[in-house]
Order: sequence, then structure tokens, then C-alpha cells
Amino acid sequence: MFKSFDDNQYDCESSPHLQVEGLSWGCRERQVLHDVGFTVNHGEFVGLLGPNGVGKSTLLRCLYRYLIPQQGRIALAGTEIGTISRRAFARQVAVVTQHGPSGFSMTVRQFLTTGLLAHSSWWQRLDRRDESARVEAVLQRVKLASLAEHHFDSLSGGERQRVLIARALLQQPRLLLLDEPTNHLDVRYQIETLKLVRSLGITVVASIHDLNLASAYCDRILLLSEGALVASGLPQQVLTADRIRSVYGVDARVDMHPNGRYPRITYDYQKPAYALA
Ligand SMILES: Nc1ncnc2c1ncn2[C@@H]1O[C@H](COP(=O)(O)OP(=O)(O)OP(=O)(O)O)[C@@H](O)[C@H]1O
Repeated sequence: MFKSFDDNQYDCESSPHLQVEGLSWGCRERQVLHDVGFTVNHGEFVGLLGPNGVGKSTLLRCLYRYLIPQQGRIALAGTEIGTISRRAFARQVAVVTQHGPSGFSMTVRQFLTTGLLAHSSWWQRLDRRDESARVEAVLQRVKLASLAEHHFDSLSGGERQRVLIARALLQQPRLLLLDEPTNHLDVRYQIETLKLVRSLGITVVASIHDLNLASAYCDRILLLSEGALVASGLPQQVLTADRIRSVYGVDARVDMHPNGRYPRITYDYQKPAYALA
């Protein structure tokens, strides 16, 4: 049985950070997730992979409680997430979604300050100087200081993505859920973003389309196909040529990256994609 949640009794040692059992979700027209189960350990960086439309965002939405599973259970450090108060959940879990918010007439600095709300309350805001020091530090960390006074809505897709990640960092979460964090980013910022996320030392679950980036940065990979989890393990266990062919329908050569640390995927661009089973 999952125990009841208390911020002060956050038990890092005895339970996995995230535990998903028999998770299914669908709507009238379609069953999207089927009996998905996995665990994520404290401090692990787990990549959620799979072709378009297999249910990666849907799974993340269940993890951050935007969707309620039809079946199955999700536990955060041993506690069923449905029983955790909104405030305690916001202190533990930060989310960056694919599209992010829009319609904000706020500057980047003002928008980032809202990321501190999880750690303050209406009767006790953080000290103003402390707030601006934290915002300043994160602006420097994600190299956005020059955009601090720009309006959030005027930013490019990539700049916006970096602001959303910066805001999530200000929440100081223990678990970070990222839906395609490298979307819109040029190759340098793709690398910098994943490096930054990795360097945080917190638990991360991120949906990623680029198999090479996932291979380089993730401790473990969960591979979804048609709403089911078809593989889970180290990048070298999951990212095999056979599996890439059967799940994505493309031919790829998989060898070790020249640095000898993780698999490298080279696609055969000339061959047509296979029909998927
Ligand atoms: N609320 C919903 N109502 C109906 N169908 C939905 C809903 N949410 C998701 N779906 C469907 O579920 C499927 C999976 O969607 P999801 O966004 O989770 O896929 P994904 O793996 O994240 O895809 P992508 O890589 O393209 O972002 C899609 O076919 C989508 O249309």
C-alpha cells in the first residue's frame, strides 16, 4: 500500500521516486495508454521515447495530474499522487509542457518570479531581494539575462522554451517532467539544455525525439510504441537497430559513439521507411 504523503517525511531511501503500475488512459474514440508500468529512481534522468502519437505527452500528463488514469496507480516517493495536496505537489514536481502558456503581458523577469510561488504563500512571500537574486541567478544560468525585460509573448520558440525551463528550475523541484524540452532549440541549446538538466542531480523524466541526444544524456530509456511500454533499460539495451526498425520503421546502424560511452545511431536516409506492423 502507498503511504500518506507528508512534505516533512519525504522518504528518499525506501521507495523509488516514481512508481507507475498498470497505467491505462483513453477517451471515447481511442485507448491511448495500455497497462504501462515502470519505476524511476531518485536522481535518475529517464528519457521517454517513441514515435509521434504513441502517448508520451499523455503519460507525462498523467504523471503531473493533468489527466486521471482510467486504471493503474502512480506514486511519488511511495505516496499515491492523487492524495498529495496541490501545494505539496507543486513543491516537489515541476513541469515544462510542449506548448507552454501564452497571452502573458509579462516580462521574462516577471514571469520567472511566478516560479517562486510554490515556495511562498499569500501571507508569507519571499524577501524581495532574495526573490530577485534567485531570478537573476537562473537568468544567468540559462543565458537569458539579455532578455529579462522582454515580453514573454514576444520571444522566439527557442527562447520561450529556455524561459519555461528556467521557471521550472526556480521551483526547485525534486522531480522535473519535461515534454520535448529540446523542441525549437538549435543544436547548441539542445546540448546545453540537456547538460543543464543533467547537472541538477534531481530526478528527470523527459520525452525526447532525438535518439542520439537521449542516448548521450539519459541514464535510462523508456520506449513506447502504440501506447505500450516495449522496452526499458540503459540506452545500449534499448536503442538497438532491430528495435529502431520495429518501432520507428527506419533502418539505422547502431555503434558506439567515438567517445566510447553511449550508442550512436546513424540513419540510412536513402532507404524508405517500413510499414509498421
Ligand atoms: N484529450 C484527448 N482526447 C482525445 N485524444 C487524445 C487526447 N489526448 C491525446 N489524445 C490522442 O492520443 C494520442 C497520443 O497523443 P500524445 O500527445 O500523448 O502523443 P505523443 O507520443 O506525445 O506524440 P508527439 O510525439 O507527436 O508529441 C494521439 O493520437 C492523440 O490524438
